[in-house]
Amino acid sequence: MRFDVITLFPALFEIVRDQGVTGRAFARGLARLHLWNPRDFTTDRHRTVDDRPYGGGPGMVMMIEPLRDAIRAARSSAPDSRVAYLSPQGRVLDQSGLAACAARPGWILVAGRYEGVDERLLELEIDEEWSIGDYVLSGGELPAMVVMDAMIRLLPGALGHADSAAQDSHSDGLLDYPHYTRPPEFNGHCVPPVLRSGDHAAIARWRLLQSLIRTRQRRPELLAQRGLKPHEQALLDEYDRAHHR
Ligand SMILES: CC(C)(C)c1cccc(C(=O)NCC2(NC(=O)c3cccc4nocc34)CCCCC2)c1
Repeated sequence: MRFDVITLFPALFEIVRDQGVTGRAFARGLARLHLWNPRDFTTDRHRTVDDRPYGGGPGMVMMIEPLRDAIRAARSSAPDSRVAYLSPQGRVLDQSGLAACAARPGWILVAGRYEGVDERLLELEIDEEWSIGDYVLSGGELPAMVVMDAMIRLLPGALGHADSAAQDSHSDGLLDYPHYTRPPEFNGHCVPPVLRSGDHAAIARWRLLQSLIRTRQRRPELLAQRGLKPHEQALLDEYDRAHHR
C-alpha cells in the first residue's frame, strides 16, 4: 500500500516510518510513504502557504495553489491513489470503515493546519473527507498517522505471528480482556488463578467472558452493533445467574 502525505510538517511522520509495526512494514516494502510539503510548491520569495481569511476572523487559511500543486505531484506519482482530506467535517472512521479503505492500492492524505484549507480546494481536488473523532486538534497530521497505523496493521503479513493473534482478538469487535504478567503478586493483588492453571480451554473461556462483560458494561453500543453468538450469550447467561443479575 502506498501513502502520499501532503503536510507542512513532514518530520512528524518519521515516527510511523521508522518505529514499530508500521516502521517494519515500510522497511519490508509492505507499504511506501512519500511526503509532499506544500511549501515546496510555492512560487513567491517568502514561500507563502497561508493567508488571511475573507470575511475576517482569527487565524489563517491554507491557500489553494501550493496544496493543489502538491496534490497534483502526488497524483502523478501515485495515479491509482484516492485523495482524502483529514477533517473534523469528515466521515468518522471506525475499524470497518478503515478496513474498506485498506482494500485500495494507495491513499493521498492531506493534513490541514491553521484554521483549515480554502473550501475550493476541497471542491476541486479532494475525493473523500475523513475524521478520526470529535476533538479539537492542531493539525491533520496525527489523524493521518492514526489512519496509516490502522490500515497498515490490516495488510497481510504486516503483523508477526504474536501480533496477528492479538489482532484477531482486537478485531472481533469486543473490548480487550484484562492482561497480566509478572510478578504473580503485587501489593497483595494476585493474578487470577485460572491464568496460571495451564488449562487453555478454561483460560480462553475466562478471557472471552471478561471481554463480553467489559463490552456490555463500558460500550453496550459496540455489543449491540456486533451481536452475540449463541455460545457467547450462554457464557453471559451463566455468569449472570451465578451473580444474581
Ligand atoms: C470535531 C470538533 C471538535 C467539533 C471540531 C470542530 C471544528 C474544528 C475542529 C478542529 O479540530 N479544527 C482544527 C483542525 N482539526 C482537524 O484536522 C481534526 C480534528 C478532529 C478530528 C480529525 N480527523 O482528521 C482531522 C481532524 C486542525 C487544523 C486545521 C483545521 C482542522 C474540531
